[in-house]
Amino acid sequence: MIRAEGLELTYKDGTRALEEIGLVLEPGELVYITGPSGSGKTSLLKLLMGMEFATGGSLEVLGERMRRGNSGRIRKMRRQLGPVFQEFRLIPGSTAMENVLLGLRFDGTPHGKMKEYAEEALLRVGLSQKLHAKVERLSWGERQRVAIARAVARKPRLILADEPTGNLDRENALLILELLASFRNPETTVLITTHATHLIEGQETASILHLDGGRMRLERPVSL
Ligand SMILES: Nc1ncnc2c1ncn2[C@@H]1O[C@H](COP(=O)(O)OP(=O)(O)OP(=O)(O)O)[C@@H](O)[C@H]1O
Repeated sequence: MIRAEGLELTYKDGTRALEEIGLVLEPGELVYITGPSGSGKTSLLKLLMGMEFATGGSLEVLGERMRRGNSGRIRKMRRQLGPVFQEFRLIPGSTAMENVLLGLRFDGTPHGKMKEYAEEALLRVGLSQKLHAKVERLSWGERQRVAIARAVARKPRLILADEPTGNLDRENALLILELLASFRNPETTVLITTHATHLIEGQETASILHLDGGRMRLERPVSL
């Protein structure tokens, strides 16, 4: 599902964000990437999503080599990704339903299925009462749920969530992590970055990877 070897990312201004990252993730894993601010968590997700390209080493995501020359195939592969961005990236002035539908429009979902998929996803995240509410009328936790619904509506094989609990209190943060983890299944891997290590302590069946200064170490191995 994900294979990285000697992965490096140095930004154009010379910042070394990631160094010597080695990573193998299989279908069905639940993985947390922890680490302090600036340790490279978002940078790693950007590489996995094809929003940046590595400056060293190799990376394969869902069978595709993540390098510049492969952008056509990467674009197709991205339809199987469910990204949840740190800042949500919802469309202001639009409803929860419209936001999820928009996410489906560009990823090859058959037109006749779009509404069904969007409703199903919004129900799954507990927003059945808010389908037609404009996003700016929603609480932060609800907005996060819309962002998750948009990511999962296409039934992705890899869910990538960047700091999904950032704006939430402890109780809501735990609910959001539980919700994201619930999408893990034998075909679907869920990868979540968080600096809130105290929230994931009780997770028995997850892998925890720790980034520090762009380098990675395994905190706890997988026990599926
Ligand atoms: N576009 C960019 N250009 C140059 N440097 C960048 C860029 N994006 C991130 N960085 C730098 O790369 C390093 C890793 O940043 P990154 O955003 O990946 O960390 P993070 O662990 O996600 O942090 P946070 O928890 O604060 O979101 C930091 O030193 C950051 O300043």
